[in-house]
Amino acid sequence: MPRLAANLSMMFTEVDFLDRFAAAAAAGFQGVEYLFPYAWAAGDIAERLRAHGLTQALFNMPPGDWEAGERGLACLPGREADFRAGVVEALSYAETLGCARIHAMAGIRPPEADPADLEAVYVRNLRFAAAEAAKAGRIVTIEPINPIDMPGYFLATQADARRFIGLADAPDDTLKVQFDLYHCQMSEGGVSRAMDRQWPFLGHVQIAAVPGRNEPDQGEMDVGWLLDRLDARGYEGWVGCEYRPRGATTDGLAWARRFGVVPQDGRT
Ligand SMILES: O=C(O)[C@@H](O)C(=O)CO
Ligand SMILES: [Mg+2]
Repeated sequence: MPRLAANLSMMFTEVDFLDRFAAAAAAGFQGVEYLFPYAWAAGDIAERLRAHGLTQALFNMPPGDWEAGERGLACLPGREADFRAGVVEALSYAETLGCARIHAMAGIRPPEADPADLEAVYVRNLRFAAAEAAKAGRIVTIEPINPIDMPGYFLATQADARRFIGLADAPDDTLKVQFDLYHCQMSEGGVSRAMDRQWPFLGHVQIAAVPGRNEPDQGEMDVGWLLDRLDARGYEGWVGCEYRPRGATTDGLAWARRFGVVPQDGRT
C-alpha cells in the first residue's frame, strides 16, 4: 500500500508549522514532507518528528530568494556557489531530520540566457548535489513543474527529467524523479503512461486533484486508481499529499482511509 505523507506546507495550516506535526500524526499520517525547514532549527523539527513517531519523507533545498520570485538555483549561471551552499545546508538538515530525500528546484529560466548554458549549469549542479548526497547516504530528486502554476520553470517535462538524469550520470541511483501527478496531468496528461516510463527513475511521488490542487477525491484524474497501479508495480516509497484542503484538513481525509490514514482517536 502506498505510504502517504502529509505535506505540511499545504495541509494543517490551521495551526503553526511546528504544531502541524502533532496534527498530522493525530490524523493518522506516519510521514510528512514540506517545502522548506530553514526558518526553524533542525533540532526543534527533529524533536517533533520523534515525539509523534513521524518519518520525514522529503524537503526542498534552499530555493534562493523565494519572496523575490526565485524558484531554485540549479540552472542559474553565476549562482553555482549559492546552489552548492544550499546543498550543504540541506544535507545538514537531512542528517538531523533523518530524511532520505532532498529536492533540488531547478529555477526560473532567465529570458536572456543561452539555453545551452542553462543546461550545462543544471547538469553540473545536479552532478555535484548527487555526489554530495551519495556521500551522506541520501538521494536528490528533481521535479517537473507545470508552466501554468510556475511559468518559466526550467524543468517542465517528464522526458526532460529523464534526460537530465542521464546527462548528470550520478553515482548509484542518487538522482531520481519526483513525480507529481498533479503537474504531469496539468501540463502533459497520459499520467499512467508517464508513470510507467518514469518507473526506473522514481524517487518520490506527490498527488493532488486536477485542476484545483485540492483533495485527490475529485477532478479530472482518478488518483486512487493511479495509486493502486503504483502499488501493483511494487512502489515502496512515499506519496506526498501536496494539496490545499477545500476546508478543514481533517474534514477532507475520507479518501485516505483506504490507504491506512486513520485518526489516532479512532474517529472516521
Ligand atoms: O509541486 C510543488 O509545487 C512542490 O513539490 C515543490 O517542491 C515546488 O513548489
Ligand atoms: Mg510537487
